[in-house]
Amino acid sequence: MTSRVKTAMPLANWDIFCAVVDNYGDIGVTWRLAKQLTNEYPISVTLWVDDLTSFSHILPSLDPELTSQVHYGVKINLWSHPLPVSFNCPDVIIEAFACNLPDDVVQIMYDQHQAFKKNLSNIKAPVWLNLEYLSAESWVEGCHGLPSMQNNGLKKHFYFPGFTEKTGGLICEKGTLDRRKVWQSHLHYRMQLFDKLGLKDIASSDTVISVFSYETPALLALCNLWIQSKKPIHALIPKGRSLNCLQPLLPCSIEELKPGQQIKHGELTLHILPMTDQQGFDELLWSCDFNIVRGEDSFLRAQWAAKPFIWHIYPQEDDYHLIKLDAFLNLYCSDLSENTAHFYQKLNISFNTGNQEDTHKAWESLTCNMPELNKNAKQWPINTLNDTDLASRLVQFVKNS
Ligand SMILES: Cc1cn([C@H]2C[C@H](O)[C@@H](COP(=O)(O)OP(=O)(O)O[C@H]3O[C@@H](C)[C@H](O)[C@@H](O)[C@H]3O)O2)c(=O)[nH]c1=O
Repeated sequence: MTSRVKTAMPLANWDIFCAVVDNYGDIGVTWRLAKQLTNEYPISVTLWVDDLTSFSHILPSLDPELTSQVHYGVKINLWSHPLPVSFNCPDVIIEAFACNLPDDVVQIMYDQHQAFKKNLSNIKAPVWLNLEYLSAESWVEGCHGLPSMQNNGLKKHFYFPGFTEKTGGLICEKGTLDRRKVWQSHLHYRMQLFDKLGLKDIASSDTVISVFSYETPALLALCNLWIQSKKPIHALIPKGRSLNCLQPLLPCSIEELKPGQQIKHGELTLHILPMTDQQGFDELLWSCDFNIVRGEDSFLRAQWAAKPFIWHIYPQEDDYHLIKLDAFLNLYCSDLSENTAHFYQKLNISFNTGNQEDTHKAWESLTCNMPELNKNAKQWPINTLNDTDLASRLVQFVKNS
């Protein structure tokens, strides 16, 4: 029998598989993670994506016609059936959001596992992880890291992002909070960005609100309220789903709107935004006084922006998303006064349920609590990250597997 030389696994090659369900969230999260692992660790990442056209909206330099290309040091391969580029078994394989790896990939992993078991090779099967959606619910702690034995003898682990120490953490690149702090301490960065985005007539004392939501009548209620504000308000809205519920305020169809276009009603100016890359989107959130965000990735980035925000959570069957929203709000509001917490929760819940009257009332009630909300928003990222982001916990998890 040949003796097996056990070498320490270098764990240097990681593959991430991402299926774009709809919107930009799945690709948004995996793209951030791929970039961060490449930049901050001696890891070479290949990201397999089944919809390069959607991806190109948040990575404008991507060519959707190419089956393989490199951006920011990450190899990006088209995931079609069969795979158009050969698959080399990596050290770590991540299937994002239970996207189900291709059968031939699983077969290659299985073959490697068998060869190792039979002493024909000293290379183990890759560490196989399923990266789950983010939730602040308490059950996440109990499920994070659990193994799941597959029928073919391979082992897959569930990796749950989360807000507490016993979860997989939150994606946040090293230095993000410092970069944001510098940005926010120099007003000219904000004004330069608005200029670059083609946004005109925004005075430095005006209130600026970014809007990246799904459809909800509550957004129209807020806009109608902002129209009657005592000082100018600018709502910055990319061409997309938020606009579907603002049709009564638009001069033309959504298709005809152009980035840079302004629509003025009373004290409110709606600005149509161009889509930017993720760095540009972060800078936008850092530059606004208030952000309306959605899904998973923009929701986290609004937290790192240290500004108050509304979270329009991705709707799920049987209103399950409202339970997830509630779990997050309970954490986020734990250091707020009872009054501010009450109206902030009401604002988020009524925005998500589309209750116009409650959204209107909650916004008005919060106006004088904004300093407290701002203070909480500044402290929240520091407390929540507690020096351990998702990538560093993930690398540690893999090393211990
Ligand atoms: C507006 C804008 C967004 N973005 C990026 C930021 C994020 O990475 C991404 C948007 O992703 P999210 O905020 O998560 O929202 P989303 O609604 O696009 O994605 C959703 O997709 C569903 C399938 C998932 O189940 C949800 O959990 C959620 O992730 O787009 C840019 O890079 N530039 C832009 O100009």
